[in-house]
Amino acid sequence: MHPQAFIVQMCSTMSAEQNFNYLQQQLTQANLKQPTLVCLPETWLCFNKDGVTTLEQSKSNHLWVEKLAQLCRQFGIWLAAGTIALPSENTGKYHAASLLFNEQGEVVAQYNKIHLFDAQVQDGSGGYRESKFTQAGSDVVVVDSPFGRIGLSVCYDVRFAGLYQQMMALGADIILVPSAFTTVTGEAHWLPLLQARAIETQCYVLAAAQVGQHDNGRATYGHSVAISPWGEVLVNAKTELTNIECQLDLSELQQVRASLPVHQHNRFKSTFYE
Ligand SMILES: O=C(O)CNC(=O)[C@H](CS)NC(=O)CCC(=O)C(=O)O
Repeated sequence: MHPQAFIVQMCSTMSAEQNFNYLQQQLTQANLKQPTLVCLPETWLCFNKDGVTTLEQSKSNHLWVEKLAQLCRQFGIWLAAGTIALPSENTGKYHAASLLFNEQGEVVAQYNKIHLFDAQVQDGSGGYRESKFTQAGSDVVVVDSPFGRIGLSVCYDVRFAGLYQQMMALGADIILVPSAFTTVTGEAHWLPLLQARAIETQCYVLAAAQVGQHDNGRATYGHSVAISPWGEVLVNAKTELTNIECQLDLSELQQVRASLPVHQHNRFKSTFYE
């Protein structure tokens, strides 16, 4: 048995309690085998209307982090907890923080979303200005796990190939892209971007997404996917409120890399190390 990924597609509400309970329910029903890497979407814990509320909540979200640690121990899972708002030191803002927990409930990595979505998308939203309350992260984060080496990213990051080239240079095997994509940009760009990242880096790409009409007034694209290092969409949750699973086979990764050695052929590689 290969290790597996369990990707939870969610339609998060403005209630953290409700969203946490939903997650707990999904894990209880799933009867997961070990080792499993559970992946959650961006803003899964609380999908608010305004940044002021999120900023206020960020001050006490460490309490949810403790509850998540408990879940990891209870179910024996690794958990890539999408994003949670956590305080940013001395900036008056919060980080869109992506935490990775091991099965002991220890936080083994924190990645803070680097690229912020300040964009005028014609989706009736009136536009997005994520940087108003979110402090951009600055560090690329890659961490070892029983599943392979995991590179962390979030949503809008997927448009910036340079980030993934850095992960590749740092030896990533699995790339995570928890998201809350808009429906308009999702239809046009979501799958091609994710597939391109998988093909270029020859990594598994696991993207847990928000889906549907949310009580904060937003609509999101869904289509959580697992993509192979060959770029094949292995499983796609489309617009269902459902979970998807896939096996993570590192020998597949080696085979793709041996047959098409772009890692060795990359003449820009040194740029990313220096
Ligand atoms: O603000 C929140 O509460 C949660 N965060 C999000 O929904 C973020 C920032 S607004 N969404 C994206 O990055 C969408 C990117 C996207 O759709 C694209 O790149 O096309």
